[in-house]
Amino acid sequence: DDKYHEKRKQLVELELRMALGGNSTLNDKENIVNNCLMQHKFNELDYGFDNPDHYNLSHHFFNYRKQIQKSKVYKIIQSMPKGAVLHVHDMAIIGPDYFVNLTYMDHLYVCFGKPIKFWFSYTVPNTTCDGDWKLMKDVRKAAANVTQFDADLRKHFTLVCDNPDVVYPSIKETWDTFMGYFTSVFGLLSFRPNWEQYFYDALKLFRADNIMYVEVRSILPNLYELDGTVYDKIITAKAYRKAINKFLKDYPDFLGAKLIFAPSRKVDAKVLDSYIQTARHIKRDMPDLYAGFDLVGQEDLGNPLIEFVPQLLQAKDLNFFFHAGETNWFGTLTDENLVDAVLLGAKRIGHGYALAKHPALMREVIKKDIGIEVNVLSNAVLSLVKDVRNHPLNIFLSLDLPVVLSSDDPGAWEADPLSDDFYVAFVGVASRLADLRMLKGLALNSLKYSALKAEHKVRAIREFNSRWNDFVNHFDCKSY
Ligand SMILES: O=c1[nH]cnc2c1ncn2[C@@H]1O[C@H](CO)[C@@H](O)[C@H]1O
Ligand SMILES: [Zn+2]
Repeated sequence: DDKYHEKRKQLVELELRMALGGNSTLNDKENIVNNCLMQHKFNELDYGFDNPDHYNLSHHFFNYRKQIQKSKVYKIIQSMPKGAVLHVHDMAIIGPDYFVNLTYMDHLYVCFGKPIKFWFSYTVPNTTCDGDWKLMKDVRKAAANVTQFDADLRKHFTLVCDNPDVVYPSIKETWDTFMGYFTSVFGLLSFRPNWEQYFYDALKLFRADNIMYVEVRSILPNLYELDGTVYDKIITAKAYRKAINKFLKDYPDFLGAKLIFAPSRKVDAKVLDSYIQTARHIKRDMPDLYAGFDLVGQEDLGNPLIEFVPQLLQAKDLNFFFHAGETNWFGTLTDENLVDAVLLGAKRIGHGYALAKHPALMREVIKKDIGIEVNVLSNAVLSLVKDVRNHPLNIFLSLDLPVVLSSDDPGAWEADPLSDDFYVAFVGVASRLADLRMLKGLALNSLKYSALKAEHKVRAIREFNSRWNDFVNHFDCKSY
């Protein structure tokens, strides 16, 4: 009997040690933070366990999004240094109010098609739209109630709604709406002055969320001017470099940002070839900006990597960060994108949601030390998983896979740059017993698996540790 309990205890402890962060130890100050954190975490979870009908995290994110703000665990996570964001998309970082503001700019035209479109121009745009282009200023002036008009406009810049389970019955509806979102913001953002300002403002948001470094994925749209001038993608990359340099001048405590060129996977071999040329060009001319190459878009509907393998094998110098395994279709070519991502030498994998079904690939991921960029809220909003307790991240964490938490498109679902994802992963996905060591481990992973050059990485980790110590030393449980 005693022996049974001893064995049982050993197994429980063994698994906790095997998990991400489970082998690390906390100093005295960190233990004080941890006691506070875990007390609040237990309160929240045990309330949910006793009242499963009121457990927020089992419902749709849109239904509890605002209530997260009240959580003490959330507040601690928000004020904690979290390292880097390594998986986020160019046009979906800042929330909808930002776009409503942009619609007040001069020379903006609007077309109320499905989806709604915008374009800046001195004269009526010749951009295609199923409807008429009208001057935004005139349309707003004609509106009976401008507040209502702007509230209606705002709905085009977010996926958030009051009844998500009705509006989004399947992945088809979520992705259709999601693609509509990108079409709607495209004209607002690819206007050259706005592109630079948007990323500058996005960096501000990251910094405010206690993030010190960012790797952004971009399709690199061709930017345009009021007179109709259209630039090539190199100019878009340069706009990023300009925005980053300006930001670093204004906020020297920020570590920087890099670019992953991530165009659509729904293209033919010839177009892919032009993308590869562009990537080579950027890598050669802007080596400090360039981090790598990816292919994006709804994975089930795009081309599987296997179709491009001959071309991609010739382009391994580009550094791959492929989206792969963002699917529920086990055993399909989409699912097998994970195989190709591994074989093509990807430095990290975007999502890797389907990875838990592939034991040999998990072994490869460990052996090759490939970072898995997990985006829990994205997977929930984009219809892969309903109840986050079923997200495979819990398996990845238990196995201590090289996980990096990220937020994918936080602006499109009105989430924080990272804190909401961290909170949901920590409380909703990870073990009840996972503690501050896991949070610290996740933050450290985000730097370890970044594309920073070796010496910059060392510096980044040193800087993180110093900020972490500041956070721990100034921590006061009563202030949360
Ligand atoms: O979760 C994702 N998986 C795949 N592609 C995505 C995801 N989020 C955004 N994009 C893609 O990124 C482009 C903008 O940079 C969007 O057009 C969208 O297709
Ligand atoms: Zn993504």
